Amino acid sequence: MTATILDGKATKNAIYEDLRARVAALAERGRTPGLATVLVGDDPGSHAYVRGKHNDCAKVGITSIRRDLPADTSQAEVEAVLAELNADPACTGYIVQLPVPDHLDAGRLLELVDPAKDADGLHPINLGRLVLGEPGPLPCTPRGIVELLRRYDIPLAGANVTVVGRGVTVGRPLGLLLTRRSENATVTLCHTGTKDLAAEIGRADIVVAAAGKAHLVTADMVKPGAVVLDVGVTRTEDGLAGDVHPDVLEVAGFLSPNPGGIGPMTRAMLLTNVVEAAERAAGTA
Ligand SMILES: Nc1nc(=O)c2c([nH]1)NC[C@@H]1CN(c3ccc(C(=O)N[C@@H](CCC(=O)O)C(=O)O)cc3)C=[N+]21
Repeated sequence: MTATILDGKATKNAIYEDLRARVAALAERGRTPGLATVLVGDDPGSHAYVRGKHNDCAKVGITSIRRDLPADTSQAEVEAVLAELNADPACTGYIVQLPVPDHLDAGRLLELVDPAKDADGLHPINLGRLVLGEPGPLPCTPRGIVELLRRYDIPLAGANVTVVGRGVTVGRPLGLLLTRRSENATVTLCHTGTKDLAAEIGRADIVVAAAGKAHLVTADMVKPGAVVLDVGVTRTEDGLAGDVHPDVLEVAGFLSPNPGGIGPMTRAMLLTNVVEAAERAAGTA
């Protein structure tokens, strides 16, 4: 048996068809959305991701604004750029690309983003809204995971979902999203302190691997027919490696690969957050 591939790239393109029309409607009213990225330093991976986001903006008609800053930019200088973006009406949403260099206080930067322009859904106020079940922008990767499953008609209600990784951008908010009444999944959140990872993965209907550890999830751990989402990625000597071992393809019922899975969905949800915020601001949502 070979798993059915959950194609994040094709799904992203389908989402962009819909967004293109919504952006055109906003543009007609003089409300073209604008996404800005703040990128500090010269990490090649981060540059590639940011490039992808701007290419996507061009595809759907969103104005893109780039603020690329040298690696030695001071905390005060980055904060000044955020203040500018908060005040700029052409920028309706923006992100601070993570990770930032060590001398910067990432938490402080995320707090300075205007919550109404928080395209990543990572401002403490918006994370608080998620905890409280109030409307607001949702973190892009968790939202992309839920959206990909929905579009493939994979049911979440009552499903046992094992999430591996408790990071602030994926694991933790994903647990919150999946346990809302509207999703109604039962979530086990695993991390480095988990006693028996293989057992937690083995009883899951859906496994989300987001630990950033190459080939952490192996075929022997996965229940035959389970849905497996490979979210983590690591640079190794042999190139990029996902958190899921390639052999899992033979055991799983559905597999979201890396690349080609949740990465493109993350970008699609970033643009969706920007369009939704612009619609809210224009009073059309
Ligand atoms: N503030 C912030 N927000 C983020 O959303 C954010 C971040 N920082 N820092 C880094 C991670 C990583 N991330 C990815 C997005 C898309 C792909 C993606 O589209 N990957 C393609 C392959 C690469 C490509 O085609 O360029 C794929 O998986 O098929 C990957 C990784 C967002 N992140």
